[in-house]
Amino acid sequence: MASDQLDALEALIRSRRGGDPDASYVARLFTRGRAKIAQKLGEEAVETVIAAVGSDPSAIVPEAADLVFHLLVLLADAGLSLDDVRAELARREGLSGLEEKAQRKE
Ligand SMILES: N=c1c2ncn([C@@H]3O[C@H](COP(=O)(O)OP(=O)(O)OP(=O)(O)O)[C@@H](O)[C@H]3O)c2ncn1[C@@H]1O[C@H](COP(=O)(O)O)[C@@H](O)[C@H]1O
Repeated sequence: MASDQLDALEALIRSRRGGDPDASYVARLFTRGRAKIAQKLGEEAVETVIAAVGSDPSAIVPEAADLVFHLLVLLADAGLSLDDVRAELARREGLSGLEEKAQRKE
């Protein structure tokens, strides 16, 4: 998914805040609150894991889309953005996960 597509989806999700929960799934999620959004994210993560251990790799794709979508809703609900995540990933650039783990143990 192109970065601008994710940015557009993020903007659309934000625009649903305060919207009609009967007309918009995202507005309904915002109305239901952070814990419900987090629960949905967890469910989508589990569904992604189930698809991942199945025999058809292509089954991962729709679950991954649900997962990313619900993550964007969670970030928006928390007043955070994809740019916050990008900044954190940029901060980690060049630092191997193995190296970082070793530093934690020091
Ligand atoms: N990308 C998505 C997207 N991915 C998944 N979903 C919805 O996420 C829900 C997840 O499925 P579930 O069966 O788990 O949901 P549920 O039946 O409501 O589950 P419960 O909460 O009742 O347990 C489904 O209703 C999907 O349609 C999405 N809903 C919306 N979008 C995007 O968000 C935009 C705004 O959506 P609305 O706010 O609904 O206009 C859309 O134009 C899309 O671009």
